[in-house]
Amino acid sequence: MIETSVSRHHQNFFQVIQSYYQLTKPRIIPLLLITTAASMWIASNGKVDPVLLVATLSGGTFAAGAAQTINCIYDRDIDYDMERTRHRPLPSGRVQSRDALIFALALATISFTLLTVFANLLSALLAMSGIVFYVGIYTHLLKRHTTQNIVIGGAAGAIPALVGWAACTGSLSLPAWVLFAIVFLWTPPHFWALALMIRDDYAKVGVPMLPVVAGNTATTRQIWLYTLILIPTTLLLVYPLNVSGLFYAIVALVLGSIFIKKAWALLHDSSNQQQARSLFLYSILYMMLLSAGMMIDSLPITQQVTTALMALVAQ
Ligand code: HEM
Ligand SMILES: CC(C)=CCC/C(C)=C/CC/C(C)=C/COP(=O)(O)OP(=O)(O)O
Repeated sequence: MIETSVSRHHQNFFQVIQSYYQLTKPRIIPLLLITTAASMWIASNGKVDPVLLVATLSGGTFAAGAAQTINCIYDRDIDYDMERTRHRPLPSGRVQSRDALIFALALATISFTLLTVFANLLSALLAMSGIVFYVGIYTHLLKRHTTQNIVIGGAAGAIPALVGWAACTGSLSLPAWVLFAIVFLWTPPHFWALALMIRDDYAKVGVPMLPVVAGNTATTRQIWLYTLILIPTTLLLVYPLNVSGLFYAIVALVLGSIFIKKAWALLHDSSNQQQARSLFLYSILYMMLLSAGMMIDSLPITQQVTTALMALVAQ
């Protein structure tokens, strides 16, 4: 606490900027943007308007920053008690809650304006609903009360894919909902793999994360189930939806096989921290590469090459 009062009064300009930046939990945002971008590429058949792209990704960044900042305000009590989070700007006293709230409202306003002006109202409303869902449903209603917190709450993290689709088309068609489902089903393996490693931290503050309440075996079983549903879901874009082609199909199958292999290994050695860590890190790489696969697949050049290749094989 001594550190708290000292640090609040002795921050230079750069440190203040840095504190506000940290409130947005910036390390997670790039992956949210990659899923948004992948959605935009598929929605516009590989030909995304650059202005719309920059505006939508900026709007998404500001919305995610606002959501994370409000989450930081709400969770400042437990963040102070957990090793991993106690150096965040609020629990360490570098930023006050009131200032953080003003910052979050400013970010949300900028996001809403950017998306409404450069994209459309639907994408702006979706981004705002992402903030409301993450804060109201996940952080407030679920996080401290149920082991299913991140399953339902994970829907917030899947909203950026909808924002991207809406920004390009002004509507939400079936492929958009499949993209939503991909991120939604990916979230439990992503988070529970991590939760297996930092179980004790959550136990200490009474957050009922699945490994804390149900144990490692039950958690790895759930991870396995979600992985098994996730991989076929990624292929729905190829069949029956036909919005992605051969290149993406191969990428999704290869990446999916590795995911299944790692989840299987963890299932049979559920207390192995190394295995859990490996799956967690892979989950991030997986989502990056899968999204990159979607984008490359949607490019006109890729479509031409695969069509030519298939014609050759068919001869
Ligand atoms: C309710 C859903 C989710 C929960 C509870 C969750 C939780 C976490 C936690 C606790 C970390 C560790 C961060 C740290 O060390 O401070 C993490 C890391 C990460 N998460 Fe998630 N996550 C969720 C969904 C997502 C989604 C939807 C994405 C993006 C599509 C995402 C992307 C990432 C990335 C990129 C990292 C690594 C950040 C780093 O380099 O430290 N997460 N997640
Ligand atoms: C369109 C839009 C604005 C979407 C917002 C989506 C969003 C911010 C998703 C973030 C998901 C996430 C990383 C949760 C961290 O959980 P936690 O708060 O339990 O993590 P912690 O234990 O590190 O605090």
